[in-house]
Amino acid sequence: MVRILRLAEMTPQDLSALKRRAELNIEQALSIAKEVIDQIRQRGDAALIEYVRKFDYAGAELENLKVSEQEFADARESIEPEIKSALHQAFVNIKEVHQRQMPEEIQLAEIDSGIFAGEKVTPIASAGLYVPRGKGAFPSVMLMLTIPAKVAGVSKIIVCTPSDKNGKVEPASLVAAEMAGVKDIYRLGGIQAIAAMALGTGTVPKVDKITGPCNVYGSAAKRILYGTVDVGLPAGPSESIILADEHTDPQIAALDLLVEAEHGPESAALLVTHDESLALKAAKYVAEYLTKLPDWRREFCEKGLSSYGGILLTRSLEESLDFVNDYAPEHLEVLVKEPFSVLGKIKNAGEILLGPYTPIPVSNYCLGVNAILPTGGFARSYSAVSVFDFLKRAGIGYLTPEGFAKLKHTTQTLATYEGFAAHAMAIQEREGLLD
Ligand SMILES: NC(=O)c1ccc[n+]([C@@H]2O[C@H](COP(=O)([O-])OP(=O)(O)OC[C@H]3O[C@@H](n4cnc5c(N)ncnc54)[C@H](O)[C@@H]3O)[C@@H](O)[C@H]2O)c1
Ligand SMILES: N[C@H](CO)Cc1c[nH]c[nH+]1
Ligand SMILES: [Zn+2]
Repeated sequence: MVRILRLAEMTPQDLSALKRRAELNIEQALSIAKEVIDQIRQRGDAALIEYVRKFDYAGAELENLKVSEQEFADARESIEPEIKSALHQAFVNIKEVHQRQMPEEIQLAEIDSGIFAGEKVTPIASAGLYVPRGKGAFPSVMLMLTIPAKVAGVSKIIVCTPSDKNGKVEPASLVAAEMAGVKDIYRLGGIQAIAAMALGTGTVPKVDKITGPCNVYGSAAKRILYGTVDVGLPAGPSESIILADEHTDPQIAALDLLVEAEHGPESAALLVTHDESLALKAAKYVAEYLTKLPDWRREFCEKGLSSYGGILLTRSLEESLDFVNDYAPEHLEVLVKEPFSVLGKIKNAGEILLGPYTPIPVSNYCLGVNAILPTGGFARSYSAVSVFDFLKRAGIGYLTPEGFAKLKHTTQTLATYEGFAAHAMAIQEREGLLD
């Protein structure tokens, strides 16, 4: 039976454990990550291949870390047409959404006569994308990362994704990468993948930015390498809140609670409602639906729901909304009667899916919005992966003689006040030079 937690009766310690989820339990992974990163930093490829053999594929060789043209061809051959067309529909929607995100390359406005200010948007030169593969295949993640990077115009895009124990890279992920126009794929996973892309080795190029979801090992590596390279948003174990009221169908609430719970034992999936009758009915259906899952997925759900998730009973919709904003879930599904009426009150969530026809799996795959989202409470300040992850903005300015005349006194005054004599002099002396 899925646990039902009453918010009003929880101790501050229980509440804080619930909000912490699994993301912060990375002490042991941090010490492994430190060793692997140090070794790859010192010995490059020689250490890299040792760790690939140790953690992923015993037969790995440096020469075949990069996926070959033949493997792409084999993947194309082996994938069922139905999978290809599903990937294609997802590709089209995701591309459409991300193309609409693209800002103008140059925005320059005359904010006062003779004073032009704005910004210039430029893609980053290189990006290293991480597509996980431990507890599932993730061609959808391949699309969610490669498409925004491509649309943004990144010229050097590489992908790391772990192989299986026989060295095989997941074929649908290769087809997805090819669809997006990305061919530089390395069969590398976990810490060693993140370290290789951050530091560069003879075989794997160093990139300007790494992004992509991963388990606790990859997350530990990113934490250590923060400062060496831009490691993107914190995207760890999947998590969700299903927000429900007395009008929600308990079967739909139960089904959707299990969606993100099945990702792994660290996943945090919560059904938050103020309606006790709904909570009890949903709990009954959760037990029923759990029996329909394969054993390993059921075990993930049971573990996560009893440690990081479950059903949370509040005293009102307002209290539920306060909890949602405090928790800042990765995925939020709003199943209350009037979902648009609460939209304005939701401040912190990686994505907000409205109504019973917009379940999380559709957005995970093909709605078009990006499903790579901040976890661990970071939806408070981070956003979903988008083209903006791969773009940077430089301020641009231009002054006419009139504009300069308007600003010179203010500039000199502030420069003098701050004690920057050269700053003030560059303005003062310029006057005689510019006629
Ligand atoms: N936030 C998001 O947007 C989002 C999206 C998709 C998936 N996810 C999450 O990403 C995670 C993916 O994790 P995963 O495990 O499926 O794939 P993964 O690719 O992150 O992990 C596999 C790698 O872990 C490493 N590893 C495993 N055991 C190890 C050990 N004992 N020591 C050192 N390294 C070890 C291996 O090198 C392997 O390559 C899941 O938690 C999932 O919920 C998040
Ligand atoms: N729920 C994941 C993001 O947390 C995305 C995904 C891909 N496939 C299945 N789910
Ligand atoms: Zn999912």
